[in-house]
Amino acid sequence: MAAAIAAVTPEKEEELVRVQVLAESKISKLPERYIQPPSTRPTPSSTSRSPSSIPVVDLCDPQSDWQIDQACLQWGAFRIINHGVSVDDIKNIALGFFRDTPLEVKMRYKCPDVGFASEGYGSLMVANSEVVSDWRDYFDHHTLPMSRRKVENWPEFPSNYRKIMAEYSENMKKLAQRLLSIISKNLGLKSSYIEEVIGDVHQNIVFNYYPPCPQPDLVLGLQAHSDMGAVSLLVENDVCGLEFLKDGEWVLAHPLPDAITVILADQTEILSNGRYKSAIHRALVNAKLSRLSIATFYDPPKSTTIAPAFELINSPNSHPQYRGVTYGDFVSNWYGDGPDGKRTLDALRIFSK
Ligand SMILES: O=C(O)CCC(=O)C(=O)O
Ligand SMILES: [Fe+2]
Repeated sequence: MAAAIAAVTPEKEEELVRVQVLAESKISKLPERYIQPPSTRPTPSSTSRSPSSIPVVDLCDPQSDWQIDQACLQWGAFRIINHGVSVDDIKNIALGFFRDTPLEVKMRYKCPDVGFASEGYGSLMVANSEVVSDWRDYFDHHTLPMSRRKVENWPEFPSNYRKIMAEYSENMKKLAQRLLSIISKNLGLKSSYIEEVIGDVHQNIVFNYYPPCPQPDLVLGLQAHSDMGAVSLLVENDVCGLEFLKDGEWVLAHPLPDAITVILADQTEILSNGRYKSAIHRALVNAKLSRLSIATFYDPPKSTTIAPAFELINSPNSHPQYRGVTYGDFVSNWYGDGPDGKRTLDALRIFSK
């Protein structure tokens, strides 16, 4: 590993460097490309806030559907407990990949530094040199539909890595569908509405690894964004870092062991005709501890067109608030210049006169 670190200094090769390698090289001053402008740096209030108020919903509670509606209205995000999915194995293989696997083995799974959402081990969310880089490495797995799944692109150690991924993919698909059915009903739609519109789900499972950073106040682990698809389900280790933008303020969501964070994404905002808003969130990093999160995205195929549900715009008082969009176009636009708030979604808004 040390040899790789020594080879990292020239400008061109720095493009390819993984953040973990930089962190382990014990640099005291960060390369310019990671430094956020003052307006987007972590704010002191966000790091000193007392325990989060992001709603926690117990899925065994008879009131849980109503609580989910309230959370979707007020936050666009919530945590669920008693969800029935075991998250220990997936956290272990994710940590094992970043922490215990030699760099040269990790680099066998390296994804291209250009293009977007390609499968494998990478660092850049947006391959646009104007966008400040995140202090994050990731491993993106293309898990569904089965036609996209190429298990040979996934690590083979430990020997049950691929089996754990496959089981987790199935469990998270079912959990997302259960939540989307509650969300559909809460919107006054038939319970299968969102699942049917999305169709053949494109599921990606991304391990996010945020190594310790010598100047955590200057960087973001993941820049502010809303997720693009229908819904995202997030699992974390016990290191703080996830923040949500609520009423103009960043609110830190303290990790809750075994809970899963549900984040409404942009296509649900469009389908709901803006009744529910996708949640803007970001990740902070830590001076001493590594943070891990595992994001499971429930997205439509690129060819699917998403528009406000007809039932929600079919009355004299309810006009469509968004133009319809082909998901593939939405994704290309999003990756072009980076998230920049909700730039891509905002471009679809219809302003009534
Ligand atoms: O690491 C986190 O807490 C956030 C991850 C996230 O937002 C994402 O992967 O889209
Ligand atoms: Fe996200």
